[in-house]
Amino acid sequence: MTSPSTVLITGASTGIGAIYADRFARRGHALVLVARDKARLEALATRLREETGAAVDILAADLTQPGDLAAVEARLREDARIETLINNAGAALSGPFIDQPTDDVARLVSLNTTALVRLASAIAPRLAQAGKGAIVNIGSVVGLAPEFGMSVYGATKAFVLFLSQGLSMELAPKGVYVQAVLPAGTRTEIWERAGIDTRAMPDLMGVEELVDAALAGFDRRELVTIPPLHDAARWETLNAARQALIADIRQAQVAQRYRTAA
Ligand SMILES: NC(=O)C1=CN([C@@H]2O[C@H](COP(=O)(O)OP(=O)(O)OC[C@H]3O[C@@H](n4cnc5c(N)ncnc54)[C@H](OP(=O)(O)O)[C@@H]3O)[C@@H](O)[C@H]2O)C=CC1
Ligand SMILES: N[C@@H](C=O)C(=O)O
Repeated sequence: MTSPSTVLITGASTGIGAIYADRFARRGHALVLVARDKARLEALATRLREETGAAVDILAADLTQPGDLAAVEARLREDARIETLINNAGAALSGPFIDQPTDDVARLVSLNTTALVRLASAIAPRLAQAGKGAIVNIGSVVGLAPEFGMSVYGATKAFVLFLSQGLSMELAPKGVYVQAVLPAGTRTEIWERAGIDTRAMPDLMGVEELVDAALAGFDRRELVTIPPLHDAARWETLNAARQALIADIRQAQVAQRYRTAA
């Protein structure tokens, strides 16, 4: 009997990533946990080893630092036991764009998009070669709607969704499953870290409920999993409208509404 594959989870020291670690450990997987806070990673690893018997390795890394990111990429390229990547690490940025320091904007983009795509790029060729494996990218419903007023954060999450859809088209035929998970407001530290007061917000989803729902989509091999969306037809309608728009693009002809010449 083959030993269970290993799951590498970024942003595993708390929040959504820590629950993913708990759930995959209880499913019998070995884990590699990645985040900056080594003490929290070690505490989680110790608990999971004791509670589940899982083999848990930790890899402290700041994914906005090239050297640290390269170390995680190397682990993904070289450790053939890793068959699932949970691309979860991320942060939010509050306030209006003109008030956000440029360095903060760049750091958020670096974590939420550059690190995520580099890690996917590191593991995807090996998974495609093996003809199996999974890449789970954690997006957000905020990436669907500028109306949330989080332009940069939402743009990074739109990137995550688009990347996941594109990678799924490329990798599913090679046996590699790609999932985009789009939570809405979920009760984690992200809010406090971003300086957002949740007391005035509508109730948030519990983080365990979120991850268990995301795993229900994972088990069904769903491409886009939106745990807070109660009418799945809404997503199907949006997708169909997007595809219809593309079908209506006739790139060689200027649309009548833009024709200025008599
Ligand atoms: N909570 C919510 O409402 C929603 C969250 N999401 C997404 O879910 C994902 C997880 O967020 P959530 O659990 O809520 O947030 P948390 O802030 O609770 O956890 C974020 C995790 O990412 C890690 N992390 C943060 N910065 C870095 C970094 N520079 N390098 C490495 N790891 C880092 C943190 O660990 P450490 O500090 O130890 O490095 C922590 O483990 C994110 O991508 C987020 O955008 C999407 C929709 C809704
Ligand atoms: N992380 C939340 C916003 O800050 C979200 O994606 O809903």
